[in-house]
Amino acid sequence: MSEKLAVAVLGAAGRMGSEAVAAVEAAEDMELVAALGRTDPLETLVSAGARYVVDLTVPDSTEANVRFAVEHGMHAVVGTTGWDAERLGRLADLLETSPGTGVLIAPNFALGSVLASAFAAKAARYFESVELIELHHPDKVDAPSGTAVRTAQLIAAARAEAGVAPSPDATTKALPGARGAEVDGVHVHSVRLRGLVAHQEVLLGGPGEQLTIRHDSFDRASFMPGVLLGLRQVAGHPGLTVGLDGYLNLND
Ligand SMILES: NC(=O)C1=CN([C@@H]2O[C@H](COP(=O)(O)OP(=O)(O)OC[C@H]3O[C@@H](n4cnc5c(N)ncnc54)[C@H](OP(=O)(O)O)[C@@H]3O)[C@@H](O)[C@H]2O)C=CC1
Ligand SMILES: O=C(O)C1=N[C@H](C(=O)O)C[C@H](O)C1
Repeated sequence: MSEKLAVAVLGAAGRMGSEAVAAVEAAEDMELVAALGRTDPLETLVSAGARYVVDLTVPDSTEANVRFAVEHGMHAVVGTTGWDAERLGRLADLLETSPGTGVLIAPNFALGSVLASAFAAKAARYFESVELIELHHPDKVDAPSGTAVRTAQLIAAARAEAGVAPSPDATTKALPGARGAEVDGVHVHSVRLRGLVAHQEVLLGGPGEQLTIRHDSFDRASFMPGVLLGLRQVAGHPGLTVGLDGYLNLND
């Protein structure tokens, strides 16, 4: 077998990080060389010989973590949320100074979720109305979810390309928040409920009909095949890739 991928996990004690540690340890083609928490110095990545970094931390720390990885020539697979256009722009600029280094920013690693977002974007051009509901565990710090933001962006881009009018909405009187957040003109509603993991529904409405595209992650095991796929492919995709769909051939 060729040399194993030397992988470090950031956020290793977290809900996702601890799963990723176990998944990397179980992968025959990978070696876990470091598992870092919030108080561990990033320099440990260098002394441990990490070549690949998985970031599953918090929106406040992910940009600095990825910057450190890229500046040290390490490929990064990032599941942490909070990567808005400004942050992505800065990262793309940084990657130009490090040709050959790859970064994957994946709002969702679950293959079913990636497919559901792609299906929703495909369907969105054919329906008058579209709204999103994302449902998560109550320990999640951000709303809307990164997946919902990404799905709404894909839907909005598909509708703009097809020249579809904005979803009709006659609301003139509403309590604050009643219509959810708006992402690129798409309404997104966030539910936080004990017992949930990660779930999303895209509701598409036309005269006399509704199409619902729903995905459920019942367990964080659902994210691990995508994390491993990202690690195996990131070096072959230098520069910045947003969305695991960038590594899949969804048009086949
Ligand atoms: N892309 C995907 O498929 C998925 C993405 N996510 C995203 O991943 C992120 C993590 O989620 P989750 O595991 O549920 O969150 P957790 O809060 O369980 O885990 C985050 C971990 O990161 C640690 N941490 C905080 N700052 C740093 C730092 N600077 N360096 C290293 N570790 C740090 C925290 O430590 P401490 O507790 O000590 O502060 C904690 O252990 C979120 O942004 C979430 O939205 C989640 C699921 C799937
Ligand atoms: O915090 C979570 O749990 C999740 N975060 C990601 C997101 O914000 O989309 C991915 C998944 O939804 C789980």
